[in-house]
Amino acid sequence: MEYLKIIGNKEISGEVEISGAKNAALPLIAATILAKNEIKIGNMPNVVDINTFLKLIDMLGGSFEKQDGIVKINTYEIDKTTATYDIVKTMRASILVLGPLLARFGHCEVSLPGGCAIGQRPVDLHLKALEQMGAKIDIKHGYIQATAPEGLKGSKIVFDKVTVGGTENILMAAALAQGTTTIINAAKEPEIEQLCEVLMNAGVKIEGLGTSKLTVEGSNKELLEFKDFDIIPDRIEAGTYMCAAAITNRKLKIKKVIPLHLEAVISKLEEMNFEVISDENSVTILPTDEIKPVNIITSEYPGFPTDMQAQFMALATQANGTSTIDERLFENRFMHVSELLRLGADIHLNGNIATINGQSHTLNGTDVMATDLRASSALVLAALVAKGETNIHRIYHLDRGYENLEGKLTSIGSDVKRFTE
Ligand SMILES: CC(=O)N[C@H]1[C@@H](OP(=O)(O)OP(=O)(O)OC[C@H]2O[C@@H](n3ccc(=O)[nH]c3=O)[C@H](O)[C@@H]2O)O[C@H](CO)[C@@H](O)[C@@H]1O
Ligand SMILES: C=C(OP(=O)(O)O)C(=O)O
Repeated sequence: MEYLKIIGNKEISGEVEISGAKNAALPLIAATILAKNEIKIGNMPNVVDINTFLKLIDMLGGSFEKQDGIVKINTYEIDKTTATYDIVKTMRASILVLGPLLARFGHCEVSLPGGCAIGQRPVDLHLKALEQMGAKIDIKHGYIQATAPEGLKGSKIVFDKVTVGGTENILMAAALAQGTTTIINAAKEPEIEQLCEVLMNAGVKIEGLGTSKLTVEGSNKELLEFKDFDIIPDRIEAGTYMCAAAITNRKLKIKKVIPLHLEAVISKLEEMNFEVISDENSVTILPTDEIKPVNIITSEYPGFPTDMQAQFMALATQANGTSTIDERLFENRFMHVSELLRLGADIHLNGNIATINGQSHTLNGTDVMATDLRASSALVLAALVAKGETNIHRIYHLDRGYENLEGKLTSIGSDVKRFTE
């Protein structure tokens, strides 16, 4: 297994370029199942989750070619409708094939994703909405068996909770359904907006872009003619590099971003006394004479993203005072706390609220274990300011979502190397 060795306290500076967003790319690859033509997608991040999703497309009978951030996908030949356990267990986002496969073929079988390190993560809202659209769903032998022999019918879906994946699945299903689907309490993440835009460019009529009420006119099973497109920048990768600058208290320019997507993160950095300068497609974070503590509550977009919570916890260890982080989306997204404690942080957990005492707590390098994707990046950030050497094990979590992390960090002056144990 591979691990990262980081020597802390190096002075980082310069510029770093952000890759395409994993969480935008995954549903967009799933959406290609609705296409009748080959689609060229640019700015595709080179991360393990994307390769896994492409493998799933291949297993279903589709094909793809990948070169230098450009992926050409052809799903016209898909002749299988089962997403098997061995692939779904490595990547929960595989559930995103459920809506498009069912809409196109009238049946499919997708392994239940099960829980994961950050929480239980049920898919009940996806299933209930598809049932409302006329699907019959059975759970047998750990698989969701969905059928819609008469095709999916447009319907009014009111999500009990805001769900990103649920909204994406229903948007894709609705695009090929018969009639109009209205999604109330839809997620508003930029990734949803890009999925809507790509579907609209393929001729699907969608109203309510960027709002919590989306109305979709279905094509009644007619496959769509997609246009080529580029994946939007990864706002979570960008936020992570902003935290790298903040935790080391150095100036860093983060390029190829959409600053509007980073507003909640920028606002919290400003509360922590950092100056952030935004222009059209970059943000620059400047050092401060005092890192102030912060109070964070995670929420749906445009609120503060749960996917940035762990990174801000690492940053809060360097603040001059006590910060709090209230995790409202996932019941178990604090696995990084015990590893940050091993580095010398002073953090107390009470239910879903973490209290982080910053100030006098110098972190000291040691061996730590990554437990999930963003927990891993929190450990990387902490290691950048820890005294001495930190070895981060189980970095396969990190590789799911960060393209060339050690290359990018090294290019701005960090000492980060990958080894095999
Ligand atoms: C690939 C991808 O884009 N992943 C993101 C997506 O995950 P994902 O789409 O899985 O997250 P959801 O928005 O669906 O989950 C939000 C909350 O709703 C709950 N829920 C969800 C569906 C359901 O059927 N029933 C239910 O109870 C979840 O357990 C969670 O507590 O949004 C999350 C919340 O911003 C991010 O942390 C993930 O990085
Ligand atoms: C939790 C994440 O991803 P996933 O939903 O694929 O597990 C993430 O990107 O932080």
